[in-house]
Amino acid sequence: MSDIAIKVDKVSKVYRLYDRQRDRLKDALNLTKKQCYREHFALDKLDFEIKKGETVGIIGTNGSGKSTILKIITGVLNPTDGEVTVDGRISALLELGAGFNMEYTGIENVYLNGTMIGFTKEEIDERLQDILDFADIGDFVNQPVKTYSSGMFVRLAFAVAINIDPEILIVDEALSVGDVFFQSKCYHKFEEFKKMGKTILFVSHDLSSITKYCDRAILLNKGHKLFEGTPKEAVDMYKRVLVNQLDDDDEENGKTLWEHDGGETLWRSTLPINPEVLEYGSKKAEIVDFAFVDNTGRYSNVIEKGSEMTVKMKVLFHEDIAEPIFAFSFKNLLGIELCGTNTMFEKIEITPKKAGDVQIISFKQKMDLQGGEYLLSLGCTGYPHGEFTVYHRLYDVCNLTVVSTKNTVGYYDMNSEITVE
Ligand SMILES: Nc1ncnc2c1ncn2[C@@H]1O[C@H](COP(=O)(O)OP(=O)(O)OP(=O)(O)O)[C@@H](O)[C@H]1O
Repeated sequence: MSDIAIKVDKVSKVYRLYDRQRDRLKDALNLTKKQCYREHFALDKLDFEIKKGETVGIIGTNGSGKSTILKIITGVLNPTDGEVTVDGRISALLELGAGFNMEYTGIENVYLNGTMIGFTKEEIDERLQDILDFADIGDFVNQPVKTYSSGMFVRLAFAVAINIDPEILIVDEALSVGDVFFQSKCYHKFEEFKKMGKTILFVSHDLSSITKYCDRAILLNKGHKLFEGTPKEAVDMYKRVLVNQLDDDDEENGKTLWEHDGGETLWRSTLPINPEVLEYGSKKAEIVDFAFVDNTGRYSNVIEKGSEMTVKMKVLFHEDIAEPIFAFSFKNLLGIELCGTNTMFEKIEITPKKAGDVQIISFKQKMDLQGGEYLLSLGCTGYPHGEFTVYHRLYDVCNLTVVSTKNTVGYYDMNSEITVE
């Protein structure tokens, strides 16, 4: 028996894109000899192999083809070209709702899913308690699943997927819907699975989980495999893809927020700008540019935990300001302000500014926040005539991803030195 669980051999998936609905109809009915569509390669001659017992992550930007390849592997979609060979019983957690009947109760859906995979009623009976215990959604199991919240849904779907003895587990992003406790329970299950020598293939935008749980990672970009190797290298490469992509998309990406682009390449073009940024202040001084710089000097909003990083901002003064204060802070996604500082707290002397001056401020520090997503806020303020004044503030202007390969408790890592005597 071979040691390959999944073999993807030159797989392409081509969609036909029609400008007009009637072209689609004509094409479907074979009424036209002219090509009335454009071909869109969701996947283009994709090749990879997953060995039995490996945990492999697939990463890539939106639309890079991650879901498409998982659907082809699980048989939900057919490839246009190429071949997929699977050796082992697959259990898949794809889009929420796939494989569930909304009118059935939770328990009925457990039986529906189990039989679809080939289990007898008795075999499902044996596993039912484990499934219900893992899902832990109480009496809701007797309600139709259409009444479930997305969190409950993913609990039940995951409980079914892992308790039916799969040899290969395929998970597409679904876990991000569950609460953190359930996520951690699922990741524990992943570890158990790994120990049992089962194969796991999962797609996630959570780069920390990829580095923590995967033996290998595959980076997709526009339907191609851009990289395959250690998770750390793949995440590193992904950071570069994000930067380049955002350069391409710059026109749509935030340029309209400020007027002072001046035709030069902006640092912030390396960042995904929050379209709902809260911006206010008199703008007598204006934050015209900003970025994160990682420990290699690269502009990136993906930073490794424990590494040195810099928050950099450029301020243009429209009026004379005697004592400006520059500030930054990070919030978590719940809106809790976690840390930050300003040039006044740090007792940094700033010389008086004249209209037309430009000041660049860099805050350099070690990134010890836990792995996860954070939001950056920036500010330029002051106390002219003793009164607190906001010149320019940008709240939650962009996100920062902290990638971590080590778990600790809470918001940040104290980097405890441990002695055992
Ligand atoms: N039914 C469809 N018709 C036309 N194009 C499609 C269809 N389904 C997917 N695509 C295209 O195929 C490409 C790959 O899509 P896919 O959903 O696999 O990306 P993804 O990497 O999973 O993205 P995301 O991270 O947003 O889920 C995209 O360009 C998408 O627009």
